[in-house]
Amino acid sequence: MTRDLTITDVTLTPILVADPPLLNTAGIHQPYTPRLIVEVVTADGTTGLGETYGDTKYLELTRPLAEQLVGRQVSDLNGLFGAADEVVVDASRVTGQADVGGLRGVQTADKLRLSVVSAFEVACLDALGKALGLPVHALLGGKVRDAVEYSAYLFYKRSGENDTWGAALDPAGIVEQARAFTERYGFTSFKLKGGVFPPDQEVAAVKALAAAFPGHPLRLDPNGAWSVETSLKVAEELRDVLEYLEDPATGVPAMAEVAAKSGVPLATNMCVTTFDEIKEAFTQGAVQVVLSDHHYWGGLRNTQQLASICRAFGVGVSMHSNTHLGISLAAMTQVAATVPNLHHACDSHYPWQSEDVLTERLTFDGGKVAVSDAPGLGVALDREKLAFLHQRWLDDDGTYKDRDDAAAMRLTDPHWTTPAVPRW
Ligand SMILES: O=C([O-])C(=O)C[C@H](O)[C@@H](O)C(=O)[O-]
Ligand SMILES: [Mg+2]
Repeated sequence: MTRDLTITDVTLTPILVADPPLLNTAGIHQPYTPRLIVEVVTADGTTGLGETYGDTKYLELTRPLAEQLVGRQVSDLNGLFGAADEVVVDASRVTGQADVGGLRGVQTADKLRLSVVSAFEVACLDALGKALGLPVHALLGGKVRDAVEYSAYLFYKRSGENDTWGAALDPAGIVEQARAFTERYGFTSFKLKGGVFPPDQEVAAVKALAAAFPGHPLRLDPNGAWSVETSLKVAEELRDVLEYLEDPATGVPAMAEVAAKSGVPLATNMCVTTFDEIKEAFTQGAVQVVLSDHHYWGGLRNTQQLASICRAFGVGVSMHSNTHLGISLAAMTQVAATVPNLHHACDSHYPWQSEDVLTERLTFDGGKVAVSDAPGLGVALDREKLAFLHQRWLDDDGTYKDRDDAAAMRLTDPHWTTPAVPRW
């Protein structure tokens, strides 16, 4: 029987998801962060799920794109990207704008479009997989591993309401947090979000982790907050314990200088976040590992393309993560399963998210997420949970609809502004 996979409906549901008070160089996470859940429905009644950033500038691009999808085949992914190219981005959304204090790298109209289209691509792949009885990884060429490894994403943090983690503001607190991550999820590699305290305090925290977990892969990521000189000092202090240093300094020339002088591998989710940025960064030797974020790279197939380019240049590849729910974790896991040259544990914020829109949360076993062989992404939407989180979004007066870590910080530190870089 031939199935009718024409898209007949696209539903967009913005939500606000609880997030603990995690610190980064820009400020602190809001108590609620915006996400967007996309559902694509086909004529034969199959529904596909996708998820992406939910801030206003993304939401305003989703409606025109959704309208263009109705009547297309769910398998027409190339057509989907063509349609996304036509979506007009208001210049004020990109001119002189930094995304979340610059944490996500350059802000361009294309990147905004790709962050939106990625959710539609994932939803179409989910629907197509369900219709064909195939997992998404099969649509992407097949899995090369049965489980995908993730790292514990450690943060300096304050204590929050309904938060079982407690504060972590010094080396002992970070080690305690790392122990909780290993006990709860079995992670064996650790990334510390830095750029929060003066570098010597963060060096001490990484050394404390190295002493507590000898031989385990460690990373430190100050989101470009350091000068070249500071980066070189930190690299020298930590060279024997780091798997890589992530975005120590801002911009390709600074990263290239740190890489050349330190010899410590550098990873990035800031200076290479678009295909256009690859050539300069790779030819200058600025990065040794690119952390793909399938949202802003434009989906799962673009992530595979990025991985192929990295392989051609002898550059490693892994995955970046922002606050996200289970749909995105399932999508990350499906694509990561297909990338032969993925040799570093991927980042995921998921353990920090106490809420989800799925009937069953995804689980980490030994720090890994099993690659689902169920049709599509292998996840199911819990409509009550979705409605609850959407109602929170509707009830919000605008305070949390756009993630702003500096504004969240000002609630307790009224004079806070996003620090200029280099901060140290
Ligand atoms: O690896 C990274 O740079 C990030 O995950 C950026 C994020 O925005 C992270 O710093 C955060 O959520 O605080
Ligand atoms: Mg990073």
